[in-house]
Amino acid sequence: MRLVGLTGGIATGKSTASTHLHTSHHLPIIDADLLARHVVQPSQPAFHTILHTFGAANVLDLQQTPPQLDRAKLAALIFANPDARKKLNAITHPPIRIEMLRGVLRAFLQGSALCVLDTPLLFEAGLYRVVSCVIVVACSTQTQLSRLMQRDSCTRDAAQARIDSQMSMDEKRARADIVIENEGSLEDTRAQLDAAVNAVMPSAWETLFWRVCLTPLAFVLYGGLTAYVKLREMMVPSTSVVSMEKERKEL
Ligand SMILES: CC(C)(COP(=O)(O)OP(=O)(O)OC[C@H]1O[C@@H](n2cnc3c(N)ncnc32)[C@H](O)[C@@H]1O)[C@@H](O)C(=O)NCCC(=O)NCCS
Ligand SMILES: Nc1ncnc2c1ncn2[C@@H]1O[C@H](COP(=O)(O)OP(=O)(O)OP(=O)(O)O)[C@@H](O)[C@H]1O
Repeated sequence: MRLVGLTGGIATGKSTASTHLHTSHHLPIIDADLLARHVVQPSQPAFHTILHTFGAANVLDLQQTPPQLDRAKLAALIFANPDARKKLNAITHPPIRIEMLRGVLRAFLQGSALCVLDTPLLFEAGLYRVVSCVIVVACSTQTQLSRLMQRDSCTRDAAQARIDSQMSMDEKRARADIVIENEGSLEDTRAQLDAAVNAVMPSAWETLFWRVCLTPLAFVLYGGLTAYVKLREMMVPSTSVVSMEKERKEL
């Protein structure tokens, strides 16, 4: 199986591209943004580390029972403050990587020839090293800014802060193996994606060779990682949720 990294800037069209790759080419997509949401659920260790690091009052949505992370509060905090962003990345990226690896192994064991790692921070987090090809979905800065403001109904300053927190599009373009220009119509973007899939799809022989060589190892690794994740979840003390509730009432 070949692992392809799909990246770009915020709101340049990664999800639009990965939806096409999934629906038209039936490729498994490992979506880092979705995994990032999963690892901060109250049942997960990272949730409690975030509360301890930033303070419950600064990051909780107190309207929900039990309280969940307030993503807007956390976003305001980390996109205005590089140190806070580094801290949040240090908490969330290790469990996200474990979930990504589990996803890749699952795709491999299911016999996929190509698996897509859809991740906005592929370069920033060093994940470009583990993929065999990097596809960058790009558009002009002006288009990126207006798509982001429109999609998230946010101000120009908030949108610009998110864009500035990432590697520049020029650098991402320069480091890409394939650039998808997502400036025009969706049909045009889809045609570029179809050509990219043709270019990176491995032969049936290559897929068979790696399946034969690596299936036992992949089984063991997948089982071990799954057991590790479940154990970590079991070690999240239930008292932690109770004390969070108490904290909520005191706030
Ligand atoms: C800060 C959070 C709570 C904001 O949540 P929100 O629902 O508003 O945004 P969402 O998660 O949908 O992300 C939207 C986009 O923001 C950008 N983004 C998110 N986190 C980061 C970050 N740490 N650094 C730079 N850009 C980021 C990405 O382009 C992403 O596609 C959330 O993004 C988060 O937990 N980020 C830390 C985990 C992370 O690095 N995620 C990125 C994928 S690995
Ligand atoms: N070719 C296009 N023409 C018009 N609108 C587009 C096009 N491509 C994407 N969009 C729109 O731009 C917005 C951002 O696209 P999308 O959500 O796919 O970006 P993203 O890179 O996945 O964003 P994020 O970094 O936040 O995950 C969406 O509202 C989407 O519908």
